[in-house]
Amino acid sequence: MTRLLVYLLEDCDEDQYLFQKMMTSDTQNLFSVSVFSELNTLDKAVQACIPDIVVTDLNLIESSGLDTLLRVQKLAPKSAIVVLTGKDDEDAIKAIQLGAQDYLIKSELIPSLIRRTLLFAKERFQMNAALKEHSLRDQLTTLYNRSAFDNFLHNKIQTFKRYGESFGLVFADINEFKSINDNFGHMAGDKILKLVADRLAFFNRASDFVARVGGDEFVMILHKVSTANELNQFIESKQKHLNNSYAIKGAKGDVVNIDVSLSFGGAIWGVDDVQSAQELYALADERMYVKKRRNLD
Ligand SMILES: Nc1nc2c(ncn2[C@@H]2O[C@H](COP(=O)(O)OP(=O)(O)OP(=O)(O)O)[C@@H](O)[C@H]2O)c(=O)[nH]1
Repeated sequence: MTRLLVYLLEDCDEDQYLFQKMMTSDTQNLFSVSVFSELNTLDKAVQACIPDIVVTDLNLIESSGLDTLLRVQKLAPKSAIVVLTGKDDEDAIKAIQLGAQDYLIKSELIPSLIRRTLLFAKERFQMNAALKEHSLRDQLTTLYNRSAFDNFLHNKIQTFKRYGESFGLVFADINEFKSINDNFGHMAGDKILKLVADRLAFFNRASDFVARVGGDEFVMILHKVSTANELNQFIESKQKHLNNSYAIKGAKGDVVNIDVSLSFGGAIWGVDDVQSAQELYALADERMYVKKRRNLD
């Protein structure tokens, strides 16, 4: 079993020594520990190699109490966090409420307790991360869901406010999807939704974001798009790859070919005259509907 990487953030020499002594006497040799006295050296180490667990004292010279925890969480979002505290006080409980996986009391440290606490903290962190990821996914297609999209869009708008990075939002809706369900059955409809989702995700840059936001409705957020021309080129290439005949297995094991087409509409944050996420979404949706009416007329 590979050893778990543990970073200890502690600026008191005695406490550093005590913790390391406990860890090295751990007979199972489960952990590899590196010690840091300051947040910025911890930050550099995390960027170089993400630890499984960060054990942090809350009261450092440069930061105190729960503020330390929030800063550690920000710089090590992919690591379990265990708080090292002087006493079993309110801060330790609040740390758990704020998302730390567990806490250790300095005066009660013994190797077996540390071992158990760190191993459980890692398991708990991984389970929570899996649950969180699951809650952001659409179960049928495994694309992101509406709630993940709302968060992502919110963050993109915040990034624009800080760095001025415009981005595109593209709305896509399958044409007359109801008739696919009606003619070929709901299961066939599900298969088409999955195939469309796969193609939408496959023909994207890895950095772009794709979500299913309704029955047959999808959205994509495209990084660093700033002109209508770029947006249109993207939509044209999507149309080319998606508007097609899809072969699926029918109820009797036969192959059924189903013609599928989608209508697309897009808008650009930072270029189009919109002031909120809702307005951007509504504009892309409206443009998609204009195209849909034209396609279906
Ligand atoms: N198979 C399947 N059908 C779904 C799912 N979710 C929603 N639907 C169906 O998708 C259909 C969407 O119908 P409409 O909103 O009328 O859209 P449409 O038929 O594509 O019509 P236009 O948008 O005008 O082209 C409805 O019949 C829903 O029952 C799903 O998860 N699986």
